[in-house]
Amino acid sequence: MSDILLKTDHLTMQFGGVVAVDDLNIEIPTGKIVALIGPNGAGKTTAFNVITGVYSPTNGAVSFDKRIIGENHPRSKMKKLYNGTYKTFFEKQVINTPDKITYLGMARTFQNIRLFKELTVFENVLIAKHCHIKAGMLRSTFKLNKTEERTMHEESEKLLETVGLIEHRNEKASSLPYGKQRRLEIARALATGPKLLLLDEPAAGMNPKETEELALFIQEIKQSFDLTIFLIEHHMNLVMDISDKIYVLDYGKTIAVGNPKEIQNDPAVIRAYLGVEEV
Ligand SMILES: Nc1ncnc2c1ncn2[C@@H]1O[C@H](COP(=O)(O)OP(=O)(O)OP(=O)(O)O)[C@@H](O)[C@H]1O
Repeated sequence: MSDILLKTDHLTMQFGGVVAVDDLNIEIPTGKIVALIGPNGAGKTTAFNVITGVYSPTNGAVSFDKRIIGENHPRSKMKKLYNGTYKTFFEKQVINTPDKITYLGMARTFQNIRLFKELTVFENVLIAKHCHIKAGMLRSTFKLNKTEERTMHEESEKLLETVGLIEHRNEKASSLPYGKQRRLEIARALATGPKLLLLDEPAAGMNPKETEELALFIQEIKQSFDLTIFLIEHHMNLVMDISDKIYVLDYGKTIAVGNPKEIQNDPAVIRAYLGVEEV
């Protein structure tokens, strides 16, 4: 059996009266592609935001690569009163920032493309690499020497070659066709050297041909970069084609877990997610 790279335990995120993510328990095995699907407002992006440290959970924990990267438990409020055997457990509360989590090996893309549109394709990747290295230097003012700069340039070129964008190296990011801008965004995430790549609606706004190319691309980078992939997506063909495992959310709750075939035939999914009789 594969190792579990990412795990959430009773993960909950509440905004006032809205429980956006309600007791989420997921396990993402190393080397697999796992999808998170559900209707609009089901809590998918909020789940990504809690996992990547944008929000601290209202309750529950996130473990990545066998360490807890985010944890909160209402019981921790009792720690001053609690003097029993498991005192340390009640004192445990871990909060990590998104840049620290990226440094640990988790990178993500966003629903809306976030590129430096006026900079070139190459500069976009180089900056992602720089930010990543700086985050590891813990606020140091240390500057890179010439050899390190050169290595970083070479690695950025190689990355652009691998993702098929090298011929656009010197073009402005904004001049790329939409599908390639998405690809560049993924390349920026890859520049941080992740083990786990989270993709938030990577096919949003793509036509069927671009979506098909994206499906191949995701499988290719998974192999080339030895990745585990966790993605949110509304394009069902893409999800069913490439996922090993699928979680389905509705109103924050997990209503189904399984492989594509199981999910397509799950009555709760058909009812809640699609609202029709067949997928
Ligand atoms: N920062 C916030 N403050 C208050 N409510 C929020 C916040 N972020 C999300 N929500 C609410 O949480 C619920 C889940 O939203 P979320 O964006 O996670 O859903 P989603 O499944 O990603 O939807 P979509 O598929 O439309 O992107 C919604 O009711 C949303 O209005």
